[in-house]
Amino acid sequence: MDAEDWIPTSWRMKKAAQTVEYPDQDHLSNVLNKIKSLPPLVTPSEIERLRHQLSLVQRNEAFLLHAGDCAESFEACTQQNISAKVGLILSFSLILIWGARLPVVRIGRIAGQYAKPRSSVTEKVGDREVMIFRGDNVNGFNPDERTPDPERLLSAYFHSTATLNHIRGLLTSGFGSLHHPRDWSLSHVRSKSLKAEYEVISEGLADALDFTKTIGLGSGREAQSYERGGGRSVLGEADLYTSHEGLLLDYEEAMTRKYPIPDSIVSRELGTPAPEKYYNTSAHFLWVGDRTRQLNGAHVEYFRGIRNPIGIKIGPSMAAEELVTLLDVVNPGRDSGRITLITRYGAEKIDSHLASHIKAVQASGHPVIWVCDPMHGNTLISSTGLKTRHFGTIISELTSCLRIHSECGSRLGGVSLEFTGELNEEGYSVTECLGGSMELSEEQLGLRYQSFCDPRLNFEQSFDVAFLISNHFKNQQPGTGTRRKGSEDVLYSELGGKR
Ligand SMILES: O=C[C@H](O)[C@H](O)COP(=O)(O)O
Ligand SMILES: C=C(OP(=O)(O)O)C(=O)O
Ligand SMILES: [Mn+2]
Repeated sequence: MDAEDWIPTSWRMKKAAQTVEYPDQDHLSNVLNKIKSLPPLVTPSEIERLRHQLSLVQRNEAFLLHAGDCAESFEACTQQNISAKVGLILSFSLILIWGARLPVVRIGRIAGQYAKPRSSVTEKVGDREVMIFRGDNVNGFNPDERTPDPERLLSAYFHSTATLNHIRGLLTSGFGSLHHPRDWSLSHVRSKSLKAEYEVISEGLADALDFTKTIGLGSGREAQSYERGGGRSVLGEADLYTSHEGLLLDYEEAMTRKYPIPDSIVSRELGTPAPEKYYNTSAHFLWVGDRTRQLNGAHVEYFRGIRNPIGIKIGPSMAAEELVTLLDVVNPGRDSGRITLITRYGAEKIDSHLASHIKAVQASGHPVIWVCDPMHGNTLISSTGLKTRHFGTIISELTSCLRIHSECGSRLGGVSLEFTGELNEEGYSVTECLGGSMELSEEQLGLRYQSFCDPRLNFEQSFDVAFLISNHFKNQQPGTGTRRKGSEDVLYSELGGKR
């Protein structure tokens, strides 16, 4: 339930962290008025469908994959990039579905993931001190374009629209069909063994689909392709939801609209109006960052009022009691599927924090989905000065996370990753994170480092992670024989020396 005493502008009475100072306030108001008049990007029905699917994740009936760029850029909004990103999300989820035998709810960090919270306000470029890059919807990556420009908010709206339109097009035109899993990414995977492992899944899937057809199951409308009149779900044949960090509250407010709750959610007597709720129509799912989740701050105030399912990033600075108070504020009605806690402590720190967070939430009775973000607590600067993350450290946090959940009688409901299917002009993957089965070294980082903010896993490294998680869940299934190793090191040991 959203709060009765809440309106989309309530946050303006509170202090916002990570604020952007625009030199021309009238210009900002004009742009925001324009955005308010533009159509929504997503609909209440889609948002409610995601809430429902997340309630399944919360009840252990599905797994959540939240993944995509750290920061999307306007320049990377091309057919090739978007297709590669969607392809990677689909194939990653297929690997999980195959191993875990659980439906996967897919939420992309896509179609609006432009704003970045930063650790510093300024940076040194040569001998100049300039404002730090805050994301394409605030200022330019080029050091000469660092003054915040409100027009970028409008540009972000249109780039989000173009991205989403292409995703919707892809997914209603067979690209998202389980009948074509080879179309999603295989050509870009250069590792023979990863390719072979993926082939096993896609062939197994083709067989399974064939078999169900042969025995007369699934011959109804749901088994038909979209072109032959088959059904479609959110955005097309496969559900794929959009998300971004709800950082720029001016923009989020402008995209917040009041709508009746769709009829299928509330039953009402004929002639009585449906209750209305505030939906953020810029994305299906929004999250509040680790740097902006202050209990009494503007972001929490904004987030408590929207009907969308929300994520909350949690790092080592979160106190267990504060977490429970925060949950009371953003989910007083204790709705299932509303809150996803995305933990990101770092491989070294997870042992000191996660268990106490889980226990406090368990004691409070709040329904939450626990998701592991093994990226944001594990960033380091390489010897060549590039921001990077080590594949082994990422897996180490993920492994500890699985172990701690199991020790606490809890369950990891999903993962949140920064990855990309983006390729350079010759078709090679980016080189931003170290290690993985391709054993990317420090010297190779500079080859194709394309990220505007944090380092992302590339195609091959993402497949490595997908297979590790998938195998982990496969080994946990009843009837798959004894678990090969203690759950604490199942993932890590699979890496065999490839740290
Ligand atoms: O994506 C997350 C943050 O924006 C990012 O990690 C901050 O990076 P910084 O420490 O370089 O500002
Ligand atoms: C800013 C991010 O994360 P965090 O708030 O956890 O640092 C992010 O997910 O890109
Ligand atoms: Mn990031």
